[in-house]
Amino acid sequence: MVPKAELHCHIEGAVSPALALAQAERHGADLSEIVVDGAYRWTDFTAFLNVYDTVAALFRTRDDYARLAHDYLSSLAADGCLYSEIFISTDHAEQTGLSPHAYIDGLAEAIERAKAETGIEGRMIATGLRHGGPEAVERAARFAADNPHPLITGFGMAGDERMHHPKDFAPAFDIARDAGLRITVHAGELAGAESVRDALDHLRPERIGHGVRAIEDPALVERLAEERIVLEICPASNIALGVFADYASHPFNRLRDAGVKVTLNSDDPPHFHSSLANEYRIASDHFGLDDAALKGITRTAIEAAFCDDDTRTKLLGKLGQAII
Ligand SMILES: Nc1ncnc2[nH]cnc12
Ligand SMILES: [Zn+2]
Repeated sequence: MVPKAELHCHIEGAVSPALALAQAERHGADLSEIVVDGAYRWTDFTAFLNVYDTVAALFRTRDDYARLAHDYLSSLAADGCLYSEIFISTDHAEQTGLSPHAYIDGLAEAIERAKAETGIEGRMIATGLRHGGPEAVERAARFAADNPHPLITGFGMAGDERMHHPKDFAPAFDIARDAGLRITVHAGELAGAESVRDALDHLRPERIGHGVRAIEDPALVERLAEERIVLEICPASNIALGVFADYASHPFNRLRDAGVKVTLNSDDPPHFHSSLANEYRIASDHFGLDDAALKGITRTAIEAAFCDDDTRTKLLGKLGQAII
């Protein structure tokens, strides 16, 4: 089994339809419009975000999140994943009345328990929601800055990229960066190359969530390679959300061949009928990567991980020892 690593999965997006239904039953909620024949149903990105928020609203306690994250990390470890970063959203916790401290505590307990049981290392990336606007993202950044946690090592922004301009969020990212958090931001998914360029100029990330539409501008692709920006690519998500029509037109190989650092990630796996193992399979079946190349993708992810250098050295050692 090729060892794997993941830098981009939203914990609220990792809820399986079966778990969503179980939570709905506990809380007397009706999901018949959004879970159909055991699968999530949505039509476009806006509808996807609505389903995502509806499901997140069913997670209301520290233990709900501890169970969710433990299940997710255990399943990753069973698929040969050595390292996982999960995007977390204190906004989603607070919308259900859960204190952000209890939310983080539950997630941290899950990360520690999964590590003790399987060896998988986990970290959290505090995330603001772009469609919530600059003030909400700044609040999320300030919370992360004022409440340092050893397992929260990064700050990022997800949500609807078609709203607001990256420069509106520069103060939030400055707060996070000044607090020592490492920076990633979603860009180049729902919007094109200009959105990636503006995110680089105004938010100064080390990594970009998706970034795939950078392919629309060859000069930008060159810049990504030169500046060694790492792309958190989520192939199944991109196809499910219609960013590209099919894997044949997905730019994974064009970006990689241009020298851009690329990684493989599942984003919101059950929404896209995927998993990290499935993303590696897609890279093998559709992008032609052999096991050595897939191992190289894992190495890129570990090198770009928002973890301390001792952990990185340990992970690279494990990767190096793996026989594939
Ligand atoms: N693919 C995605 N793009 C932007 N925000 C998200 N939040 C969860 N999944 C997302
Ligand atoms: Zn994402």
